[in-house]
Amino acid sequence: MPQINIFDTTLRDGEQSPGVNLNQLEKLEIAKQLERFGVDIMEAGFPASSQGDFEGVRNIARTIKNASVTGLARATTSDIDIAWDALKDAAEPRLHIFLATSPIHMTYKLKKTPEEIVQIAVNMVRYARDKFPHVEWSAEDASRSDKDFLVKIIEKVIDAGATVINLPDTVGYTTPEEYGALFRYVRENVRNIDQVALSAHCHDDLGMAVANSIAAIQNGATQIEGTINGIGERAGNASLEEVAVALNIRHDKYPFTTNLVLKEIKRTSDLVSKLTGMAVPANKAVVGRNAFAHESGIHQDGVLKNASTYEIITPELVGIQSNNLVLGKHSGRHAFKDKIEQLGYHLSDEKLIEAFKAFKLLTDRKKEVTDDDLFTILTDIQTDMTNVKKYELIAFQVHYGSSNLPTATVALTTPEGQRTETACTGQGSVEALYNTLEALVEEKIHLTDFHLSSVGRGRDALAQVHVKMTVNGQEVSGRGSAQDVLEASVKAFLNGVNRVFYKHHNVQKVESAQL
Ligand SMILES: CC(=O)SCCNC(=O)CCNC(=O)[C@H](O)C(C)(C)COP(=O)(O)OP(=O)(O)OC[C@H]1O[C@@H](n2cnc3c(N)ncnc32)[C@H](O)[C@@H]1OP(=O)(O)O
Ligand SMILES: CC(C)C(=O)C(=O)O
Ligand SMILES: [Mg+2]
Repeated sequence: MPQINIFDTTLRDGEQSPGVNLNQLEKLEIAKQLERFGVDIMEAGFPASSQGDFEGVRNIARTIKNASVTGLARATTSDIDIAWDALKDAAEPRLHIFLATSPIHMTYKLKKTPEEIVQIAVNMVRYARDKFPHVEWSAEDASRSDKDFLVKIIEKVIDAGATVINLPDTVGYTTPEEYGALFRYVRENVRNIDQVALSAHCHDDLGMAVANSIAAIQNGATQIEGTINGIGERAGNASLEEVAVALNIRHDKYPFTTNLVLKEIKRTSDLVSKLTGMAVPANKAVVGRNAFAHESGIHQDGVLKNASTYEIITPELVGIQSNNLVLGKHSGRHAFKDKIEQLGYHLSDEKLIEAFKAFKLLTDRKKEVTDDDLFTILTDIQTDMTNVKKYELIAFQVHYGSSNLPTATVALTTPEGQRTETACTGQGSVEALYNTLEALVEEKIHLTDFHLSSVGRGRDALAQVHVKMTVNGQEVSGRGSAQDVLEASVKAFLNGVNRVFYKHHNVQKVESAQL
């Protein structure tokens, strides 16, 4: 069966989702999980767009060995040079250059004639091929471009050395029939198309990103681009887990394989959701909480008699275990280490001790510790901003009663190591806490979003809080989990504030390394 290459852009297009702001530790955790998931190529960022993106891409390029790592660049020599600096240490460095080809984009955004666009594309691909063994060229807004212009520019770009041609539906405008026809047209009319991989990149503005990706595969695409949970610019990108499972379940209609390890889907989806703060809707295909739940009597009756009556995908296929009860109060270090390795985590000795302590604390407070709980503890520890001077919580207390004004007292250590404490009131417990925290930290904070969810089910489930805020004018997100809702709220607030110190710490590290 022909193989489809999977190009994941969760860390680039996915990170373009409004409000998503991953730090380097979080990007690296996602990259390692994408490697376990088996993606062929991962787009780690847009190195020229910021120092943080540059660092993130470089870290990932130096760490990931079993996937090709790529970064995005505009069609300029400076973007390409910066991308090369970030990617040159990768096991298989790859560049992704984009340049728009639609009349709308060429005229209004780029202010260039079609002839100038051809010349720039050719020159930049040639320039990039002097450095990179693999260069993907994307005709941005291909689905609204003139087909014959596309044929002309693609032929020249391939002659200039492009190894992959991508035809994005940048604004999610196309339909499966149209997009399929575009791929067929390019396959049939571009003289040298067989020398390159042909890629599809779909957005979900009209809810057709996955259907369009499949139509592209049926008409000659050999690579699909998308993101985990379908996150991305505006309505998002094609959801890779949906494409992968559709190909698997309907292999009768779509006889194609991928290198994806389907049982890593749930874990990858959970990680991306937790670290980005973008909750997966309960009814989302493949990974939503209700995707395998059977509610109505007739369905339940059918499933009990034979699961295939109403279940076309098994939970096990995508890595959802029906009984994920794990270790308990009396489990020891060896069993714990064994379990977390099964979950795919490889912790340093120091982090292992920290994780074991957190696990033991949890077993004192929670009857049953599940894989979901362990995943939460381990992800928090792996992405903890250690070695950075930051605010640390010493203790807090909240007085709440339905007829009293809620009051919170908080004690913190400042980044300079001083103890500070105060008390404030608010309309509710969380507001009282956040007013107190705002009074304690020197930074100017403006909270813009607060989201509370539970990890798994049950009255003793862990609480998870995601916040969005500006800290001295910089937009950041924060997250915290704990068994108590208020503790998780405090952790999320401090996690958001401390991101600014983490960013500053990394910029200083880069500057001193460059001296
Ligand atoms: C479809 C996509 O997803 S494209 C990727 C989108 N991702 C991003 O934009 C990442 C975040 N972006 C950024 O941080 C910033 O926009 C930067 C750092 C990349 C550029 O910032 P600035 O230099 O301030 O430029 P700004 O964003 O205002 O404008 C973009 C410029 O790039 C030009 N440009 C856009 N696409 C391309 C391209 N493919 N090749 C060359 N130039 C391009 C625009 O025409 C504009 O140029 P102009 O200033 O001559 O008019
Ligand atoms: C950079 C390109 C490939 C893109 O994201 C798009 O066109 O949607
Ligand atoms: Mg895109």
